[in-house]
Amino acid sequence: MTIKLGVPSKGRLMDKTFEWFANHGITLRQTGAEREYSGAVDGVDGVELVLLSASEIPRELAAGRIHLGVTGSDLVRDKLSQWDAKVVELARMGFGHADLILAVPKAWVDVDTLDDLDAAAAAFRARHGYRLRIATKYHHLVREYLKAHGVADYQLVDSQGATEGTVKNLTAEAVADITSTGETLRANHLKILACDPVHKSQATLFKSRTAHCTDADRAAMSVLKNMLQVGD
Ligand SMILES: Nc1ncnc2c1ncn2[C@@H]1O[C@H](COP(=O)(O)OP(=O)(O)OP(=O)(O)O)[C@@H](O)[C@H]1O
Ligand SMILES: O=P(O)(O)OC[C@H]1O[C@H](OP(=O)(O)OP(=O)(O)O)[C@H](O)[C@@H]1O
Repeated sequence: MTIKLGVPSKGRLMDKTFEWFANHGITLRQTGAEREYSGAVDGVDGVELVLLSASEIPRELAAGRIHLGVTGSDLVRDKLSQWDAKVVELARMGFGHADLILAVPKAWVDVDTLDDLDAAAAAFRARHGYRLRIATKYHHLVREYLKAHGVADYQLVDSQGATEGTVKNLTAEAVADITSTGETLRANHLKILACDPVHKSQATLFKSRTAHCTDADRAAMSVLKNMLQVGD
């Protein structure tokens, strides 16, 4: 057996994850062609690299199919109910920072806070006969947040990408999405509500609580954790 380490297979998180491990003396590398999803680990024995979609890493950790995984803290919290019973946060990695926020059209001059949104949602339902639509892929986190803040008169509509475009396309009135520079929101004439973000995300190294380990795996895990200077 080997320790399986799941890492995002492309994009912004993959490159920075490789850098982060390199800074700890461990080389992660893609083997084969640029888009081939196979990899290798140098610098520590008994660890295997598995390249996966960032959004699938939480599920693979929870199922115990990988022992360690790097992904956004937002994705783990959204995709795993009672996430901390299934995975342990070993290290916040200091990149991939993004805030999950709520945003409404800039033209809604009377809506700046969650209380305003609540009032606008009630008025919207009275006027249109259906609930104000909030487009998001973060269903679980957004529902919990709005419930905790007493906003009820809304419906979530699923958007797996280009979420800020849903308002212009008239498939939603508001959005809950990740932002880092704010450029996509500005370009789509949206403004962030003045309230705490739903979640402040960053790339995080997680350990599965369920993945099976042999004695050799436990030894490899211990060496790896020492090199990464993490404990759990
Ligand atoms: N603009 C951004 N800046 C920084 N981090 C971001 C940004 N957008 C998304 N992220 C973070 O990147 C992580 C992965 O998001 P992304 O949408 O790239 O993954 P994905 O859609 O699962 O990838 P894949 O297409 O492989 O399924 C999330 O944790 C998210 O918080
Ligand atoms: O604040 P900004 O720097 O403008 O970044 C925010 C955008 O980045 C992400 O989208 P991504 O690029 O992953 O594309 P997607 O919409 O297809 O998910 C996110 O969903 C926002 O749309």
